[in-house]
Amino acid sequence: MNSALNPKPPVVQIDKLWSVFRTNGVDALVHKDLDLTIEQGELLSIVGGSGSGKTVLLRQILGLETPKRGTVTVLGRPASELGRAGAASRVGMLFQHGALFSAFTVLENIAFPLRELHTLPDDLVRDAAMVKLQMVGLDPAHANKMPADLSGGMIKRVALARALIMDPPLLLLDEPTAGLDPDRSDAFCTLLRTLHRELGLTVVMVTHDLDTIYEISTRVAVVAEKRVIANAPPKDVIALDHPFARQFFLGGRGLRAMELLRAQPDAVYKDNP
Ligand SMILES: Nc1ncnc2c1ncn2[C@@H]1O[C@H](COP(=O)(O)OP(=O)(O)OP(=O)(O)O)[C@@H](O)[C@H]1O
Repeated sequence: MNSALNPKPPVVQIDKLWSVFRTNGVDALVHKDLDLTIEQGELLSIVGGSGSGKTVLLRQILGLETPKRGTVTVLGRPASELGRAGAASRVGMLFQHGALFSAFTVLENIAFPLRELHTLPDDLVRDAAMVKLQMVGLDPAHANKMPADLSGGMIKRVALARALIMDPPLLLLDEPTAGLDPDRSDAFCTLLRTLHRELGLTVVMVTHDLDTIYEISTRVAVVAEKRVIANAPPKDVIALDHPFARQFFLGGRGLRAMELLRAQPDAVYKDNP
């Protein structure tokens, strides 16, 4: 590739990926020849049916799974190298069931990845964690609370602050708004959109939440038939002639979400951009 013509290489480049799990001597093929390119600054939503391999795809990007075939390149290096110390400075991850450490305070939870590196004195680690606490919209008064004293929305925000503690350029989120009521879900989306814009982050999230998709995604990748069958702006993906896309985007829930979003002046999704 000519770097003079393309000064910003993709943040994630997946080529011909095969993901296979062997259970009781039987191989289950989850991805077959899956290609996906994620450019810098995108806010990409990954959608697909249950069991289609969305979480496995995030785990491949994180280097937590080993491709059977194909390559996964993240920030110019094989994803398998991310497992090494300092990975949190390259990719932040908010797991779907990523609980906080119940015996640690909010601030200790946020500081954990940085403290583990043993490279900074305690007071600097603490200051960095306080900055992130406020960055995710939480009052400093919450710093010494225990996770059991927090609401669901606050727990997500603390987990997000922990994922961002080392200023990674790439943030992965698995179902970030699952389990939140509509108001908290909206507030979390607004926060994500602000962080994406102000920190210049590349964000990749798995979600089933159509409001979130229309409100903040710059692109939507559809996983079906063991590969990415579309990777395009929301307005193009909803027109996809595929059974999953028709059911997901044009079913009752999908049409309601679209109507609501049409009424919002600052939504990313528009019929006529
Ligand atoms: N460690 C594993 N061992 C065996 N099979 C696995 C493993 N991890 C995932 N799978 C299988 O891979 C398939 C894809 O799983 P994945 O969790 O990525 O689906 P998903 O698209 O995220 O689904 P959902 O929307 O329901 O969360 C499933 O059939 C799952 O059972």
